[in-house]
Amino acid sequence: MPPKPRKNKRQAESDELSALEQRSKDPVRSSYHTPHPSHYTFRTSPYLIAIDFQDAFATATLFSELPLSIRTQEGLKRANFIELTDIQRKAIPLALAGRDILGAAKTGSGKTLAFLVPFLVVNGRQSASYTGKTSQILELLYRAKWSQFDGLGALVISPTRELAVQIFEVLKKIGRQHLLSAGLIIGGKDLIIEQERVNRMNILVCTPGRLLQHMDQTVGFDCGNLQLLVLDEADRILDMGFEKTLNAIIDNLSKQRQTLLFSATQTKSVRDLGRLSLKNPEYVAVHEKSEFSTPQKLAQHYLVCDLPQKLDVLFSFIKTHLTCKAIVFLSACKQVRFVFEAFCRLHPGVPLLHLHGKQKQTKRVEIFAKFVSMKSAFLFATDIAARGLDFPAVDWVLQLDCPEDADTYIHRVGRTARFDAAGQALLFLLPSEEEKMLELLKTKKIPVEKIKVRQSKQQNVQKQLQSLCFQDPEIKYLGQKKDKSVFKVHELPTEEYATALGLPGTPKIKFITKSHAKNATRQVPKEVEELDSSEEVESEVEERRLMRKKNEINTESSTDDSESEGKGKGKRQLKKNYASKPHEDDDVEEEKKSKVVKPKTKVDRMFNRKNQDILSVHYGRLIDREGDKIVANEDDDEDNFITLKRAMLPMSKRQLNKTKKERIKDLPKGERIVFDDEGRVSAWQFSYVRINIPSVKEEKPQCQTTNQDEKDFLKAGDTKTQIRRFLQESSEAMTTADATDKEVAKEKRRQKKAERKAKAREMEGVDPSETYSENEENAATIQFSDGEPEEKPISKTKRWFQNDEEDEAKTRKKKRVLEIEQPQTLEDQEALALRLLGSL
Ligand SMILES: Nc1ncnc2c1ncn2[C@@H]1O[C@H](COP(=O)(O)OP(=O)(O)OP(=O)(O)O)[C@@H](O)[C@H]1O
Repeated sequence: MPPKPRKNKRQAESDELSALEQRSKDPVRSSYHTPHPSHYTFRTSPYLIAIDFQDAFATATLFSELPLSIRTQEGLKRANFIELTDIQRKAIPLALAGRDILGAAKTGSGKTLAFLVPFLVVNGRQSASYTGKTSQILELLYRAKWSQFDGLGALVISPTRELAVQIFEVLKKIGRQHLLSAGLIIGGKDLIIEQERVNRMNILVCTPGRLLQHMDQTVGFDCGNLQLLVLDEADRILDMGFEKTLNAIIDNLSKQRQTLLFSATQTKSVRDLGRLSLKNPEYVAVHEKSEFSTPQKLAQHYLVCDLPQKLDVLFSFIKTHLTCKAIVFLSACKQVRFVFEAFCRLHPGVPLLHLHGKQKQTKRVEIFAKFVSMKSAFLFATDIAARGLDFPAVDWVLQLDCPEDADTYIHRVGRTARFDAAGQALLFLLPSEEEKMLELLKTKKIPVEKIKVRQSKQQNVQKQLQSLCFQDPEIKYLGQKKDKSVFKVHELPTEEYATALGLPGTPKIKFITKSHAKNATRQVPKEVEELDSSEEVESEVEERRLMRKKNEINTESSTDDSESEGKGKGKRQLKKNYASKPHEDDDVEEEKKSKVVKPKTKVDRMFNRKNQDILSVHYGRLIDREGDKIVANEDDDEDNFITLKRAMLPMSKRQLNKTKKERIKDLPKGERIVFDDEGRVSAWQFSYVRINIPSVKEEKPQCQTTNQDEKDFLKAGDTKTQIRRFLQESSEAMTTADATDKEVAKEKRRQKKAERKAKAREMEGVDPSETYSENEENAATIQFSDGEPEEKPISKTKRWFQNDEEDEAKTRKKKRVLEIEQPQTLEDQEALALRLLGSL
């Protein structure tokens, strides 16, 4: 009998699953660690069983000690994941037990595997019947042999595309032994290709926007059967920015699912958890008892420097760390582009890269991969690179712009010192930011040390930047779109900073809008100038996120847990401090005064376009004329720049109902004023002075004169007589002038002819002076008639009905030519003479 490999394989799988089931029923006896007496009893309460599971594997150090299928074990081994990290040890057993989890662990501590491994077990038809409820689900999956026809079993949602790509790569690595289909759906990719395949996927890794798009647009895409939902960087996804999208997604998911939330800065807000319908979630936080909330091997520093010196310090840092791999965080896309473009031209001697949300997806992926593979490079980035991204071997994280809060700080610095590596972080603070930022960091248990910049080592690049801005308008433009700095924006030395960047004037800063000021704390002057860093979510969404941040500061949420309260405390403190600054109130007053209108005319719109900032001052001067006034526009809360609008005179209701074209039609036509050669008015007319687009009543006839007034003018007779007289005089003058002109032209022609003839005679050897007069006279008579050149008949093209004979006859008649033979004799000559006489 030949061996039956398939049957044997199936048998082996079945044996393995029974063994795992056995281990799950009696985790202690079948696991490799010392049992606790309580583990021997199988309890019916899912909660207690879950706790047992966590305890049962509390001392496990290797993945192989967990009840995982061989396929998953192999995948992990191949990817070189052998030992468990703290969060993995705690979270995986709980997840296997079917519990909803809130996982919080330091950056780089291995949270990705903590949610991917149980994920695979569930989807790998692991038959471990850990709990009543879970066993049913798992059993169901197992018995139903979960396949592409069962649809989507598990979903991972990530806030950024780059993070989704990274998670998907890890999933591919450890899940390659499984027969499940997994897909990545993120914005910026071909939707149609995704639509063709998405229905066949068992596991999806996605960004919220794209997932919702498929839920809305892809025929047959159904998530009703979903067993497991994972939110990576959950606090960011639960943030206001994603609220609407996430709510819509949740509505499409099965309520019976298991939900896992992971982040380095976890939310435990009851409101958020209620939204996700979490059931008795287990809070797994591995850094709770630790002294600090950032990795131990991360050395954190900050320096205080004035705004104009920031780029000098950064450039000096780069020049002294040429062999390092570093990420430099800035707060907006345009700042990233400005610093990148400018520093590239300064050739610091190390590769420079930049990553921000305004780049195309392909470009972003390319840069991401490039930076991963590089040994030394500086990456300038917005906060899209702040969360979750696992760039290997980053030595330094620099924050050129202060982060918007302590959580963002934690995520940014978390790009270095990952897993068990060491790393360094440096935060640039302005003198005005130091006190408050340090307070926030302290609240979050983040240890930072102050360092000082050695002035002797500092390079000055201000002059080079100035000349770059001078040479390259693009760089100047990028620099001018600056500035989104945090805290005390009014105290920023913007003039000096502009000079340092080589800009002709201070960059414009948009402040929080009036409505924002009302809703949020108007004391914290975080301007929302650019929402560029909100790459994959629309700017509108990002704005709402910022609004929420501000609201958080203002409103004390009774539902928030201790961590959120900590955040709230810090910000409330901030609010207090800012409240005590009188200048903030002045600004709100100023804002009220400077309410502006939307641009009206084409020119206005042109000058208000983004790139026209440079000209706006000049334009302001241009249109700052009498009759113009600043008009308040209640609707335009968004734009607080002052724009001037041409004043409109009052109009009747009927006038107002008419279109602009119709109103112009109604206006009387003006008449032409004719000036003579000396610039005097030779003919006068009445015309109407148009005052913008006024009502007809306002138009008054005025006499247009230049060198005489109306009375003097009327002395010479009434208007009509004067016109007639003028026309007659003009006509006579014209006739005389015409005759003179003709005479002159005739004379000129005569002279030319004479010259030509004289030249011809000279050539023939005759003295031109002797014969000129008589010959010239003859020639003139022959050549011209009435002094005008003889007109040559225009030869017409032959028409279809004319034949050649007719033509010839006509020509002969016209030419009056006598065709004769050459006379030979005297008689012939006499006959010819007679014929000629007869023809005359
Ligand atoms: N068990 C493990 N053994 C070896 N390396 C691991 C293990 N778990 C994770 N790592 C590695 O540690 C690094 C950080 O892991 P991961 O990206 O999951 O961290 P994280 O906690 O999600 O970080 P962040 O909060 O920044 O998102 C990765 O390079 C990963 O390959």
